Amino acid sequence: MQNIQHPDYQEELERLEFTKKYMEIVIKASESTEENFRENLKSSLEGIDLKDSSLSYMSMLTNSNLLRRTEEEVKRLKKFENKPYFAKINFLREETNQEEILYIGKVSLFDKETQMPIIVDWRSPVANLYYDGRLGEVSYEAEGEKYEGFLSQKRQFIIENGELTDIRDIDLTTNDELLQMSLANSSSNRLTEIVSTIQEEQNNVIRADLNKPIIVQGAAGSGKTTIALHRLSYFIYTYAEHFTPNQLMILAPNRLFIDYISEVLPELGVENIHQTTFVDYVLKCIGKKIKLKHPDEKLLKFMNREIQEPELTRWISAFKGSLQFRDIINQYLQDILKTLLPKEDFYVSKFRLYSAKKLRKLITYEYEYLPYYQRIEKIKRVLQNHVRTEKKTMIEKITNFYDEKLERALYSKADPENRRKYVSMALDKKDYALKEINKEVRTAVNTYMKQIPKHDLFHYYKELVTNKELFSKYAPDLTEQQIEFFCNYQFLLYTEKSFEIEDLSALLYLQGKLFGIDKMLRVKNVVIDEAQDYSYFQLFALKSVLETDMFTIVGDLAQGIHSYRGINDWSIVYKEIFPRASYKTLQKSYRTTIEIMNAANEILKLLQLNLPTVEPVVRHSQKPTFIETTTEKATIEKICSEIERMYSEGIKTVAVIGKTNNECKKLAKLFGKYSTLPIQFLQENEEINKDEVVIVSSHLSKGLEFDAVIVCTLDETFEANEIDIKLLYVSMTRPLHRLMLFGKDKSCFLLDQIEDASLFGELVS
Ligand SMILES: Nc1ncnc2c1ncn2[C@@H]1O[C@H](COP(=O)(O)OP(=O)(O)OP(=O)(O)O)[C@@H](O)[C@H]1O
Repeated sequence: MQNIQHPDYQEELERLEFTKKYMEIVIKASESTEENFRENLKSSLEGIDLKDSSLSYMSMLTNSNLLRRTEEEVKRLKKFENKPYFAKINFLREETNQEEILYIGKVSLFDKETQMPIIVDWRSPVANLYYDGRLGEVSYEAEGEKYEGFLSQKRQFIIENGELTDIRDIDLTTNDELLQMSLANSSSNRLTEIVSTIQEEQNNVIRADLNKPIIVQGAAGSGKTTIALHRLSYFIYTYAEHFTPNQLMILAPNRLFIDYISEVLPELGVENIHQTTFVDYVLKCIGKKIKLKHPDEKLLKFMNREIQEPELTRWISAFKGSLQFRDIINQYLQDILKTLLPKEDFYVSKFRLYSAKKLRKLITYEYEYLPYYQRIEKIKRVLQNHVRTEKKTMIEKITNFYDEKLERALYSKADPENRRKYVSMALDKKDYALKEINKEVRTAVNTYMKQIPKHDLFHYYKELVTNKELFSKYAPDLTEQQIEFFCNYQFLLYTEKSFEIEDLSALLYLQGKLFGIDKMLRVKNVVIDEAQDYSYFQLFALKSVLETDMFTIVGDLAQGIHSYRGINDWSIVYKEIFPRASYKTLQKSYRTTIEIMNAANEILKLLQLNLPTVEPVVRHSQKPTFIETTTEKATIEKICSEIERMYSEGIKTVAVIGKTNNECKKLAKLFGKYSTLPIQFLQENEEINKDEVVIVSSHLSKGLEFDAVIVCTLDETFEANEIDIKLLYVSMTRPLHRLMLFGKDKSCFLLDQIEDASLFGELVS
C-alpha cells in the first residue's frame, strides 16, 4: 500500500524517478562504447521530463568520460537501482548557511561537475547524522574536522521494486516504526543487512575509532554479528585506498556460520575477504595436516558426563588457554633461543670470518623482530655474503704466502736439489691450499650451520608438554598433581598422534615465534564473532602472529558454552591483551520479543552472571509455552501439528532444538517415522535449507535464528549446571516470534527452579 497521504509524496516520487533514471544513464554510459554513448543517452532520455533542477546534471551527461566508472561501482549501482536510497536528511550547514538535502543509500552517486551528491553512501561521515544525530543542533566529523549545523528533517523511505511505498518522518517523539516493521518480518535463515535501521548504540560500535581494537559484550540478539559485519563494511569504505579486502579476515565459529553470514556480505560491499574458522586458519599457518579432536568433543563429553576427572580436565582446558601458559611458553622460548646461538667462531679454512659472539648478538638483538628460524636463515645469508666478499682476499693471502716462500726459495743458496724439492712441495701446498679454500668457500657456511639444531614445531611442543622435568622448570606455580596430570594427559594425546583445539593457541604462538607465518595469511584486520568461546591465549596468539591489534571482537559471556576453555572476563582481554581497545556493551535485544526475552533472562538468572540485563526492543508475542509430552509418537505428532499451525500463520522458518546431537539424531529418526514434514538434521558443515524444519543441537544453534523454535527434550534434559543453563539460554534466544518447550515435565527446562514461572505459558497435550 502506498502512503500517498504524505504531503511531500509527489515531490519524493519525482526525486525517486529522477534518481532511478540518472542511475540507469550512468550504468548504460559506463557500459557502452564511446560511439554508442550519445545514442544510448538520447534513447534513455526519450519521453522523460526531468525537472529543471536537473539541468546541471544534463550538461554533465554530455561528457561521457565523467561517467566512466569502475566495474565494481557499476555492479553496485545496478544492484541498488531498484532501491537507490532509504533515507533523507535536511542539514543546514553552519559553515555555508545553506541547506543540504541528502539522500542516503547503500551506494554513492555524485555529480562530478557540481560535486553535489545525488546519493550519499550510508558509510560516509555526513550520513552519521542520520544514525546519530537527533533533530536540532548536530555535528559530525570528517577527516578530523568537525562540521556543525542544524538537522531539520530525518525521513525514511520504503522502496520496493523501484516503487515508493511509504514515507515516514522521524522526530524526537516517534518510535522507530521502520525498525519495528523490519523486526516483525520473517527470518530467512540468513543474516540480513540493517543499514536503514541501525540504532544509535549499534552505530557507536560500527563507527568507533577504526584505528583501535574494539571489544563488544552484546546480549543475545543485540546485533553483534550484524554490526561486526557492518563495521567491516564501514572500514572498507573508509580505508579503501589503504587496504585491500584480502587483508581482512572474519573468524567464524564454524562453516555453518560462514554460510549463514555469506549473503549479507556482498550486500554490504564486503567481498573477497578471508572467511574462515580459527581451526582452519591455524592449520594453514602451521602448514601441516594434524589430527585434531573435534572442537566440540569435550563439550559433548561434559554434557554427557563422560569425563572421568571433570575438574582436572576443565582445569587443563582453561590452563592451555591461559596467559599463564603463554608465560610458560615465553620462558621456554628463551631457552630455545639459547640452543640456537652458535658457540664457535666461524672459520673458512684458517680464516676466522665472524666471531660467535657477534653472531649471537645479531640473533639475540639485531634480528629480534624476526621469528627464530628466520633469524638463523638471515645469519646464514650474512655468512654466505661475507664469505663471497672475503673469498678474493683469502685467496690473495694464500697466494701471497706461498709466493713469498717460493720467491725466498728461488733466491736461497741451498743445495739445488733440495731447493727444487722445496719449491715443488711449496707449489703443491699452494695448489692444495687454493683447492681447499675454494672447496671450503662452498661448504663452510653449511657445515657451520649444522651446529645449530633444527627441529620442527611439533618437536618443540611435545618436548615442553610431555617432559615433566622440563615443564616443571617453567611452571613453579602449578602443583605437582597438576604437572603430573597435565604431562600425562598431553603424553596420551601424543601417543594418539592427536591434538585438541586448546593446543592450537600454543602451536600458533610457537609457529609465529619460531618460524613465522606465510605473508598471505598475515591479514591486517580481524573480526571475531562468538569470541566468548575463545581463550585468552588464543586471542593473544592471533595478535602476536598477525603483528596487529586491529581486532573487532564480539561475544556474549552469557552464551559462553565453552567457558571451561573460554573467556570469563572481558577486562582481562582489554587490560592484558588489547590495552588500546575500547570496550562497549550492547544491551538491547532486537531478535526476539519481550515475552521470549524475559523468559530467557529468567533462566539466565540461575547463573548469577554479572552482566547487564538484556532489554528487549518493544515487540510482543505469546509467552513461551511449555507442552508436556507423553509417548514419542504423540510428541512428534503434537510438534508437527504446532508447526503446521505456525506455517499457516505465516511463520516461515522453524527449528527443533535438542540438547545434544544424540538427542537430535533420535528426533530426526522419530520425525522420519511419524511425520511427513520435510526435515533437515543440521550438521556443522551444511548449508541450512530454508524450506525444511531444521533439527539442530543446542550448541550448534548458537548464532543462528529462526522464526519459531521448539526445544524438545526426549532423553536429555537441561540440568542446573553452567553448561546446561547456557545451552538452554542459547536455544531460547534463537526465535524471532515463537518459542515452545516440549518435555516430560517442567524440570526438563529448569522451570521448577526459576523465580517467576508465570513467564511461561502452558499447554496440556
Ligand atoms: N538495528 C536493527 N534493525 C533491524 N534488525 C536488527 C537490528 N539489529 C539487529 N537486528 C536483527 O536482530 C537479529 C539478531 O542479530 P544478530 O544475529 O546479529 O545478533 P547477535 O547479537 O549476534 O545474536 P546472538 O549472540 O544471539 O547470536 C537479526 O535478525 C538482526 O537482523
